[in-house]
Amino acid sequence: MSRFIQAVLGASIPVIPEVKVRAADGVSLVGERSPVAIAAAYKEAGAGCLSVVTGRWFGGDLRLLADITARCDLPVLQKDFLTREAQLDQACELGAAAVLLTAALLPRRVLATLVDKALVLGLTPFVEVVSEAEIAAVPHASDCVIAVNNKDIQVREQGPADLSRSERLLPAVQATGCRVPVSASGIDHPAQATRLVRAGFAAVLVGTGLLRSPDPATWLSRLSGAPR
Ligand SMILES: O=P(O)(O)OC[C@@H](O)[C@@H](O)c1c[nH]c2ccccc12
Repeated sequence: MSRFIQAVLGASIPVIPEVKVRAADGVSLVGERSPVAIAAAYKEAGAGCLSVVTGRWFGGDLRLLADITARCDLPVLQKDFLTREAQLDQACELGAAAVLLTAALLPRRVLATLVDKALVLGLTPFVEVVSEAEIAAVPHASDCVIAVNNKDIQVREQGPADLSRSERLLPAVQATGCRVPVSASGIDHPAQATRLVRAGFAAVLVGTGLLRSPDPATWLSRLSGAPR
């Protein structure tokens, strides 16, 4: 089992917290805080791994990834719209443990090539999906994280989240043999996260909800008892 999958399944809290500099609408999510300090606080609160957004829409870049992997020893998922094999080599060099592959952006053959390449490099493919057809196109599903995105990337994540999409698609994700179904985006309250974990998700990926919370450690602790 990969280091990233082990970290998700073994963490004391079923949350992958995300460091994202700003929301898709341009509003800062980190304010005066240092992203490295935010990552350290998530570790302290029990996170087993992290997501780091390097996409420019969200104020990120590769330096942010390098800074966090150099100063925090949790396995890190690089979130960006990766489309080329060279970007996976770069993710590896910068210390990522997993890479986002967005099914909606990648023709089936390209997705298969990138999943293969990631696995060869020892990176865990974190494949984001929004439909049953996309789930069916994920190769080597048992070695991947499959994440249902509750928002739509076509509108740059600016539309409302539909958490019922996660619940509706979970059986199809489980049927692939994937051991790590994740629900991502638009999870703003611990009660929503608990509900998704109770429904059968191995973890939820939370960016904005935690970054905007005045007390992220308490947000996370309200979930630590959620049975998986
Ligand atoms: O901030 P939220 O609503 O909790 O969402 C986190 C994450 O899912 C979102 O940032 C995201 C989903 N897909 C992406 C692709 C690239 C960058 C970022 C993302």
